[in-house]
Amino acid sequence: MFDQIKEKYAELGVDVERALEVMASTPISLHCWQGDDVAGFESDAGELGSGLAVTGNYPGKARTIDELRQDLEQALSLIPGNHRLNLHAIYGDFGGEKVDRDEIEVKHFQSWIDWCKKQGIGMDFNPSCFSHPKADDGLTLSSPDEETRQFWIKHCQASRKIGAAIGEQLGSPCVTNIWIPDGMKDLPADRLSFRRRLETSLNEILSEKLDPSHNIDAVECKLFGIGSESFVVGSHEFYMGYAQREQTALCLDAGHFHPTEGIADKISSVMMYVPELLLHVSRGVRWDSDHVVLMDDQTQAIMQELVRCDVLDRTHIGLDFFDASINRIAAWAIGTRAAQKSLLLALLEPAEKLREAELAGDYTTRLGLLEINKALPWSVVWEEFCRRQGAPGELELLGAVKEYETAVLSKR
Ligand SMILES: C[C@H](O)[C@H](O)[C@@H](O)C(=O)CO
Ligand SMILES: [Mn+2]
Repeated sequence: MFDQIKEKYAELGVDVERALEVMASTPISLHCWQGDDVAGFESDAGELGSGLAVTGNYPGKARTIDELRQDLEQALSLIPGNHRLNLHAIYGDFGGEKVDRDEIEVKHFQSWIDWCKKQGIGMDFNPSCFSHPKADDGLTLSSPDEETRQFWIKHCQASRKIGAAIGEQLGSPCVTNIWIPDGMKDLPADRLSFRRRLETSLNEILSEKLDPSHNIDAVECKLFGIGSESFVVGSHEFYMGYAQREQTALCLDAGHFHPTEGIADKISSVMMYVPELLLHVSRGVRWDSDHVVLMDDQTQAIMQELVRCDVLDRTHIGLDFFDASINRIAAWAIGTRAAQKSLLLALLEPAEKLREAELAGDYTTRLGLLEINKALPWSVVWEEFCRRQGAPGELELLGAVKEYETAVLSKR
């Protein structure tokens, strides 16, 4: 069946084997925070804050580093291909010690690096500028309080050093992504001063030159959050300008814009001006709710743009969702596989024919081809990809999830 379908695609000029090669060499960075509802392992961890919220209380959440690693290993076994781990700083291996954010060092993350090495995967990193008493007023790198601002600068500087060590030890650059919650519930009187302070802080953080083959800096914008409805210091325009000027990677989170504003259309523009893109593939439902990614129009449009613009080699695909109302391993597997299926569908597009039709002004053929493509049996190619990569096919997935739930999660 697969061979027949390959021929069908070839009739449209699509090289299925090439698509499978690209799939196999496109890692997705699995966010650790889906595994424990963004709690982390700090000895004095407080409530989740800074506009981040997780709803649900599905049993079996990871409570320790070992449990989180065990769950990640299970999730990785359910996802075809070779992927990465995306770790937030609050997930350090602190051994029960109180280590404040400005004191984190490579040694606190060494066991994660070793674990990634053992899994044969790369690793990405994030300073955690939230859920901390020094972020309680909603301000970190843009704070007018100099002590607070310096504290978060030190945390981000330390995070970059950890990122560089991760990249060096694993032989694959670590994307270190800075997201800060800074903003205001109500109308600010002086937006500019907050943005100037953020710029100054970022300049200080990035002033140390690190080997780009070890560490890639990224900055992530947001339109609004809970408690920052009227003003977010790190807006899209702010970071677009900053990333372009400083030639850092730009992070686009699919949930960080107006509820009806997609990020797909931004890709062709931003890639003209920034060297690299980090994606936080997410699904906002009415707000930045971080629902599990689906193979929906938004996700498909994002992947289409990466393929059509030929920017996969300059893009780091990460995920950002956290749902505690369902099995957390299923959330990782379903969300990551949805992103992958969307990528596969994009790779199976009759790209040449679509372009030819567009150039010739034949928009009827262009529209028709897009619909024909959806009707082709792409799922047979997906099943073949899962089979070759030793991952369960679609019909096996939930069984594997349930088995692990019974054997492991239900005993926690
Ligand atoms: C944990 C957060 O989701 C993450 O750091 C950030 O990327 C974000 O999207 C905040 O809304
Ligand atoms: Mn994000």
